[in-house]
Amino acid sequence: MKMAVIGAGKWGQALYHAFSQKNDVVIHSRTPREIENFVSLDEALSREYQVMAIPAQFVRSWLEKYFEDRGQKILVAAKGIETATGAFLNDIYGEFVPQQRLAYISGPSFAAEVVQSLPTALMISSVNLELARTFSDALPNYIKGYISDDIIGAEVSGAYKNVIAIASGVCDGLGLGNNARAALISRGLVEMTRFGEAFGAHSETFLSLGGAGDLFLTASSTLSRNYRVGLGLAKGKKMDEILKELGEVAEGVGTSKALQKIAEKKGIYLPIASEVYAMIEKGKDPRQSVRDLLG
Ligand SMILES: NC(=O)C1=CN([C@@H]2O[C@H](COP(=O)(O)OP(=O)(O)OC[C@H]3O[C@@H](n4cnc5c(N)ncnc54)[C@H](OP(=O)(O)O)[C@@H]3O)[C@@H](O)[C@H]2O)C=CC1
Ligand SMILES: O=C(CO)COP(=O)(O)O
Repeated sequence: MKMAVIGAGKWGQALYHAFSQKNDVVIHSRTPREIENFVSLDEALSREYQVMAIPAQFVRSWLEKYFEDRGQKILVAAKGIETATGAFLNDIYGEFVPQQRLAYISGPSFAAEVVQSLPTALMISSVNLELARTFSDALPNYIKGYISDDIIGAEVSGAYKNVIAIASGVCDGLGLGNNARAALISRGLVEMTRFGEAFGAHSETFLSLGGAGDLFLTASSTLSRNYRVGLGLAKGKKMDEILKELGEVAEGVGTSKALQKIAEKKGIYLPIASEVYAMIEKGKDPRQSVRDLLG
């Protein structure tokens, strides 16, 4: 297949590496990079299949400024909920392209391991299962693809797990132990399922690769940027210092703000997400958050 990856951050470059195993792939990003097959925006948009690895909080502005609908089929690779509006990525991309031409990739996948061609399993979700299968078949032999039609469940789980990962980093940063982390992750899974069901997601999706799989991975490893945000919060660091040190996107920060807005508006009980929001936005003492969660 003729493909283009747009967004040459860690994940875009990892997906470029992966899809290049079996396909003719080019890559584009706002900032030019010394990457083989780095092309102009026009060349990238001319490709029939696009992989969009632009971070969630920048998707709308990028589409409004640069996107031209030339009938492309699009695989959305970001994980997050838009802070300003509470919109999911399928809402935003759906304003520009019919859902029949949109698919969403999710699941346990650190870019650092995908670029090493280490074994990985991912979910590709779409209302158009034939399109999901097309993208799955384009994956390299070291990535096993699973298909789903639950785009809401896939999106919610991919976004929400980043917020639970922040909480898990706080837990480990405070040295609360393995029992505490296991309890937090388990209750986090319940919480994200509750949230997803409020939007019509299928509960079983949260036990899939994109749900429990990605949650377990991200909430248990310093490879996760979101987990490292939690470590920083536990050490009493301020958010601007944490993000400067990180130097990369941590989608859970913006998503936690979006979740707080949605929870207040729809009256959904999100105890862990609301404590993450309080630590990030209000500088709440992580130890007090733990006490409140145990209360
Ligand atoms: N890293 C990982 O392991 C994984 C990440 N993801 C998801 O992929 C998405 C991208 O993350 P990742 O690549 O890791 O992030 P990075 O921080 O590595 O890169 C983000 C990239 O976004 C681009 N960018 C920044 N600001 C803007 C903007 N205003 N408009 C358009 N592009 C912008 C930058 O490229 P430029 O300056 O060229 O525009 C930058 O390189 C996130 O949603 C993340 O959750 C999913 C699975 C794994
Ligand atoms: O989504 C990811 C792994 O599946 C990457 O997680 P982080 O964004 O926390 O690094």
